[in-house]
Amino acid sequence: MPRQRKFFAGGNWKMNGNKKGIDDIIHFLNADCVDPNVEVVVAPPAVYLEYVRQKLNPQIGVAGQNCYKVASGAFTGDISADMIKDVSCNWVILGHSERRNVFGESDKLIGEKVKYALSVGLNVLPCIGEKLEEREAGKTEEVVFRQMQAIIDNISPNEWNRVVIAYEPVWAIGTGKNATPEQAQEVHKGLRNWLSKKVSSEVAEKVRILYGGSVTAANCNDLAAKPDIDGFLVGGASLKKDFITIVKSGSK
Ligand SMILES: O=C(CO)COP(=O)(O)O
Repeated sequence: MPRQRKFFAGGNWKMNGNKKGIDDIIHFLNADCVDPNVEVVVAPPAVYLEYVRQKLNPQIGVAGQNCYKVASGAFTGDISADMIKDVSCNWVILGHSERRNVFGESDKLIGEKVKYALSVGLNVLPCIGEKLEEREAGKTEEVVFRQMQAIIDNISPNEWNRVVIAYEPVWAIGTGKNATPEQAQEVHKGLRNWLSKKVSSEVAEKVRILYGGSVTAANCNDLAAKPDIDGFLVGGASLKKDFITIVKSGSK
């Protein structure tokens, strides 16, 4: 069956890499990750955004991993959506679980960041996901719907075509323990139903929902086969050639 939505493969490099390592990644991305059926976007650390943008095939997108909620000012250590745009990058990841849980970002702040990044014209990749204790307490939907509410409140109807959602259960990130295809499908379907009620059936049908959390070359095909999994946000495996297999899983 053809896919309803264009497959999306995101590589979140997190705080990894140096110029030499990045050159190696760019080499295999340009050689093997350009696929008409798959939208590929990589997110290098902020200091390398421009370097990567200049060397990467223009068909591959480049994302910031985070940005603040205003254009400029006294916010030492941060970058703005305007700066990401200024170095010709079109995407930004917002509300990643490491921003939420290591750096203490709130739903409210993430919502404000989504609003601002969209207002300057970036495409945004807001992330949501429950912790292990929340899943075990049966609170997965309660948590992801709460996180999503703070996001959807900040998206205008005409901006939804610049939004791709990433569901990343915290317990699956960097642990080697991925959600099973069935677990991920269940949450993605629940999110789509919820979006249909809270936003519109059109948005629910069109918006891509990515899965993230220990995606590898070994498990990507089974995950990609699920109808509501429209792609991946990949951490560790996006630094390796395994990413090629992951990209291609969307082209089957
Ligand atoms: O956080 C992630 C992507 O944003 C997932 O990380 P891993 O693929 O390393 O588990």
